[in-house]
Amino acid sequence: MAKPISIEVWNPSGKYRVVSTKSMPGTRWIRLLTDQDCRLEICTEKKTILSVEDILALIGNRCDGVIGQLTEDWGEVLFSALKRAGGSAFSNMAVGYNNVDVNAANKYGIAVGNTPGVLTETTAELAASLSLAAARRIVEADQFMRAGLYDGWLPHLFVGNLLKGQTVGVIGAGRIGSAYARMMIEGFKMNLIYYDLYQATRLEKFVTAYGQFLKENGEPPVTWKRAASMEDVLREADVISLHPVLDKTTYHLINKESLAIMKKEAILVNASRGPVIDEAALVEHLKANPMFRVGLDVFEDEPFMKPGLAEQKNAVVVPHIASASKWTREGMATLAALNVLGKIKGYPIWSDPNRVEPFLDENSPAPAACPSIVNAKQLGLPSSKL
Ligand SMILES: NC(=O)c1ccc[n+]([C@@H]2O[C@H](COP(=O)([O-])OP(=O)(O)OC[C@H]3O[C@@H](n4cnc5c(N)ncnc54)[C@H](O)[C@@H]3O)[C@@H](O)[C@H]2O)c1
Ligand SMILES: O=C(O)[C@H](O)CO
Repeated sequence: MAKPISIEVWNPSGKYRVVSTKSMPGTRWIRLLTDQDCRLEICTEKKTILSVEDILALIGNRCDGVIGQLTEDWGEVLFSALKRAGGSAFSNMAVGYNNVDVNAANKYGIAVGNTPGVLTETTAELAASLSLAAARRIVEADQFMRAGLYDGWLPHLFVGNLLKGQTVGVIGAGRIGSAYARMMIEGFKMNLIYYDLYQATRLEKFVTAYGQFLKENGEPPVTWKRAASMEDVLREADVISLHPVLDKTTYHLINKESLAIMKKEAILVNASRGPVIDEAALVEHLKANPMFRVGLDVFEDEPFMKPGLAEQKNAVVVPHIASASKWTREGMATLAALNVLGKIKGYPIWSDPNRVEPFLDENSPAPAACPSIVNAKQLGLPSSKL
């Protein structure tokens, strides 16, 4: 028998039972569920990562839908249990859903939601912060200062890299990769080289127009190039930021061989998923190339770092906080709750998952639609006319 698990209950007499495996920021998501006849149970267990057994206990014998987290393993066991409990909806509170076996969800007719649109700029801003922190050695310099080692200005003290006029490389120029590219181009007048399976037409148009603007104002124009291969980006760029989805094609995309073709003084940033980089190979590369610097938000074996990484001064490391702005996290909670609620209520699927403002507007009721269901087509769910 599953062990008991601690929960907090909202609207105990609600008709639909919805479980959230974590407390989430804000209260609007709670109101949206309880106002629409949901009994909401929020797991209050102290441990950060819940096991499959913990979540089985939360699902219990009757459950209409679950809001879950990217740290959880949503596969055959959980989707079959949710189906047996009468459920039809699951939503990750995240845009990435590499922790979800969508085929298993399809098998049991469970809708899988995610939360694009609300975290694009926030995540890109953190990638830009890591780029700057690595380029200008902010963390090393901060530690030096706090250790009381500063005894006066010196010409060689913490010399780093100038970004202006250098080349920024983006691998995976989707929503976040494109937003990051724009920040680096507009903010620091960098040239762009990118690699993606698809053409980033809007990004290309933006760089062309901005380059034209600079030229008309007597400044050197910025330029863009779509690379034929990822290797071209690695060879040419001074700062490279990784923004692809994690799947079989991107696992260990950056490995010993690809690191070896990057410039010795390049900066590598990862705010996508840890396994996109072979982290053990990266540690060796950082040791051998002290001028090569990285900014990492994600790690191969989260919450752990590979041995040796923490000791490298040329690495800036933060704990998977790229989407952690108040507005974004509250928005993610709202979108995840509305995905589950919408499916339970039989609402259609919002036609453009990137147009999320109508769901986030506090002053008007949320549209009667599921904001983003990744397997809508496979389940034959209808599209909203709104
Ligand atoms: N660190 C964080 O907190 C955080 C926050 C948000 C998103 N993410 C991660 O970022 C990822 C990207 O999010 P997004 O909203 O920009 O998604 P997106 O789907 O808009 O963009 C992903 C891009 O990767 C490209 N791609 C896929 N396979 C590729 C390959 N083999 N080589 C090159 N490009 C490839 C796609 O064509 C697409 O353009 C998410 O899947 C998630 O894993 C992390
Ligand atoms: O995929 C995501 O959304 C992130 O990793 C958390 O914001």
